[in-house]
Amino acid sequence: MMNDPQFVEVEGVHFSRGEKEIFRGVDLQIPRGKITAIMGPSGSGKTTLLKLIGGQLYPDAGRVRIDGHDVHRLPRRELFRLRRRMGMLFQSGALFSDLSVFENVAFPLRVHTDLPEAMVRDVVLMKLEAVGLRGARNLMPSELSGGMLRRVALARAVALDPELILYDEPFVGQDPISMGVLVELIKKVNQALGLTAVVVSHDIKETLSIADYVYVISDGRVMAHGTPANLDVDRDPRVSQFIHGEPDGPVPFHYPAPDYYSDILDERVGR
Ligand SMILES: Nc1ncnc2c1ncn2[C@@H]1O[C@H](COP(=O)(O)OP(=O)(O)OP(=O)(O)O)[C@@H](O)[C@H]1O
Repeated sequence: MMNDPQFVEVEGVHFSRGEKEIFRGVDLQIPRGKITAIMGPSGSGKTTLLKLIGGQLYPDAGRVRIDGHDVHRLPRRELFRLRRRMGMLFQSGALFSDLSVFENVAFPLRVHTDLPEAMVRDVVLMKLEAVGLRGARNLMPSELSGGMLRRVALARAVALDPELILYDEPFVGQDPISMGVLVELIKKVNQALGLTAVVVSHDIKETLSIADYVYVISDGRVMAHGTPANLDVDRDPRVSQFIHGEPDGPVPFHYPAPDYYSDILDERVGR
């Protein structure tokens, strides 16, 4: 297992929410030590896929293996143990507003380890140094910019030295400068820690600049995959529409909706 070049394997995953079929057979492989991007139109299920990988959601069919373990067949204890090997940086993963920067990063160490205080301090300072915020350790989250908050969250996500890190929209809402800082940081942290990373993002240019490999999902399946260079020259119009950010093309912009005209009429008659 240790020698398997794939750290995460998703095989034939099907997943629905009520009537809505989100995945109808997704297969993908996340190689060890690399940055893999998962891209796709809004609502295509990228966040859902991360939750399936993290074991927060269960597939209707198919399986997800992490380092050889079938995530959804693990007993609870084993799943928790596996989760400790994963860091997650979710869009909603805000810092604790009543804890200082230092205590936010220390939090997972205090919950999951029995490290003595001196060691907690060393680890926290090391992680904060890695994101360039050692000097900000006594500040409260309300005193930080959006980009700094994201960097503290990154330090916290790697506090327990995960082997796998899942990033959900790490660049969202950032100005171009802090976006650039985050891009560099994700790359640097990945190289320094030898992490396996999965990045879900809408920010095509930034994501392609750090990804070793890219999967584009659409319509419940993998629509294309390859290195950023391969995808850049892909002639499939759906792929090129997506990669080059063209608003009009084969992939619809609208979420499926009833006909606009009848929708408006319905509203008038009070439905
Ligand atoms: N808790 C939920 N209950 C019901 N449906 C949900 C829930 N979360 C997401 N969905 C639906 O599942 C589909 C996939 O959502 P998901 O958030 O995974 O997409 P996404 O590709 O990450 O989208 P975006 O890029 O817009 O964030 C969407 O149609 C969404 O409406």
